[in-house]
Amino acid sequence: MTGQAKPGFPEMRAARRKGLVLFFWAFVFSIFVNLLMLTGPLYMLQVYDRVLASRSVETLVALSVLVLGLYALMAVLDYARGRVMARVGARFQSALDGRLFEATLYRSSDPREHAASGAALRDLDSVQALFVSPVLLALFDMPWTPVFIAAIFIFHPILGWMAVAGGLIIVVVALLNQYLTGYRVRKSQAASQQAHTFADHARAGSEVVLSQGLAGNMRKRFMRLRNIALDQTVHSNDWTGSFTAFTKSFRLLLQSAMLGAGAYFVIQGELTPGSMIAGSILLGRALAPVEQAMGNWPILQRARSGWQSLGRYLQTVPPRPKLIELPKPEAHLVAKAMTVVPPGQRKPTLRNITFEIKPGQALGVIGRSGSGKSTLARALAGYWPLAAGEVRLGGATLDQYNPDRLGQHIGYLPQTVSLFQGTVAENIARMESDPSSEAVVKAAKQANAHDMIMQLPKGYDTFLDGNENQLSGGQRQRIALARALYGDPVLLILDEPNSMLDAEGSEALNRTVSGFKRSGRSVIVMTHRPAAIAECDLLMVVEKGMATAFGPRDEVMQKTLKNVEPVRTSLQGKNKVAF
Ligand SMILES: Nc1ncnc2c1ncn2[C@@H]1O[C@H](COP(=O)(O)OP(=O)(O)OP(=O)(O)O)[C@@H](O)[C@H]1O
Repeated sequence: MTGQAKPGFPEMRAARRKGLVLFFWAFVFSIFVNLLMLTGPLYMLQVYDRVLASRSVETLVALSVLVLGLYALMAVLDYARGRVMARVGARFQSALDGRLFEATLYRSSDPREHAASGAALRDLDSVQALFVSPVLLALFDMPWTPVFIAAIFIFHPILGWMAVAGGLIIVVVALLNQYLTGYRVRKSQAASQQAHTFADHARAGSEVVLSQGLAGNMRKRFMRLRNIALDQTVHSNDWTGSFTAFTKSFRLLLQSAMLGAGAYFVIQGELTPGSMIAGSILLGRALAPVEQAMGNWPILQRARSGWQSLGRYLQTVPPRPKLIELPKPEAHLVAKAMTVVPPGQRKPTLRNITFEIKPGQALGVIGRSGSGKSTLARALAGYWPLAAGEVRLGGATLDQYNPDRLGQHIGYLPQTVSLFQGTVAENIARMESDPSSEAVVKAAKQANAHDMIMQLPKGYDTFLDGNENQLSGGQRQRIALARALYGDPVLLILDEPNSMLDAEGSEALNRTVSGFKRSGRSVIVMTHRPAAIAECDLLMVVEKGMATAFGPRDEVMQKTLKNVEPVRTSLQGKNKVAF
């Protein structure tokens, strides 16, 4: 985590500071690498002006051995600074990885945010990629460009001015490149992001895509998005490629021009041959970082736009504050004037709901499709925030609990079950990596899932690969129920818990609910099926997001149901009628 830094850019800067010491060393190594760059020109100078003049083989050998050593040292330092920068990048990324993952999780409660979350993870990668790319090292080398040019001035002012003019032309070309390609890179990124999201959705819905003949149309739509991205990438690469080719040839031309001009000054007696060659090499060294930075410009652009959007993204999801650990609460739930607006929406889908459940009680919530039952379940489980009102469990409001701890106190079985990559045991144990076998089996037995799990190829150690078709709907629902029961929660929220269960599973569920009540804990069941409320003492009827009745189950049924008699008989477990 990134300490106390404010969300967004400050915490990203704090993450960057984690690599500051390493950054410093990379800078120091760069100073020596650049000083050692002078080895070549100085060698030339000595060979041409001293060795050739004196015809001394000993001097040549001594100089050559020295140069060999200096080049070896330069190679080691250059390698070292590359390694150091890779670690700067790794520190930056690992400082933000966990925080960003958590932020994407919190934002994913609004389905429209899925694409933004995927993009944020890629943005972090693109910033990290900058650290390992040669661009930053080239930027470290750039301050030496004027030093090398100054050295050329010492040889001859006209050669110096030639270098300055050449350098300026290369810089102007680099800026032009940035101006012409920046917009295309951004457009290509946005289109490729859209294509990724589209492909994710298509894969998730592959059952429908493949069985209902959508594949061809989906493919066309995907290709359209990809082609926009490709088009922009090809265009920006064309621009960058042409600028890179121009810069490279221009630099070679400039070096030859320097040599030509140098030869002229040698003839005029204003320059030694050694200085002529050394000047040309120095020019190459001076302009190499500019050329390298330009060749890798798209990396810098992606990192820059990644940094901006990542900062804005993190700003919207501040890190969760550290909260005092509250003790395990009593199973006493009080909801006062609860109003819930789904994330990303404006209109409440649940309004002014007030009720109370005491330890040992079970509440059934019934209502038509779309009346707000699942909304109530999500808000009570702490997944969707309240827009108004409050919910207290054991005297404390839900947001006073640390979210992970609250999850341990509340067992929640959502209507749509999600299981994750891991073993059945890990899934039941809420993805703990070394769960207690005893607790896992206990939860599975309570959920009437134990025997079913023993039938799986490797029992509790069967690996679920995230493929929804690996288990049947009923098997998934039972494993998810075991997960809800894991760790002895005090409150159980079950949204349509027997929608996939057979009669036997449904009866077992009622036994679980009754055992829960006996141990002084409470249960809330959202359902369409009378069998699911057989153990409920209280009943709430929800219509268009409002509670139209609440009280003892039989009283409420008597008052509100038209088909009260058939419902009463189906309470015994036969799913004959719906409410
Ligand atoms: N993620 C969401 N974003 C926006 N609106 C939503 C979202 N989920 C549900 N709604 C809306 O909230 C209202 C209540 O939906 P909810 O799922 O709570 O009903 P329900 O009673 O559980 O229905 P069902 O019995 O069909 O499961 C509906 O009008 C629905 O369109």
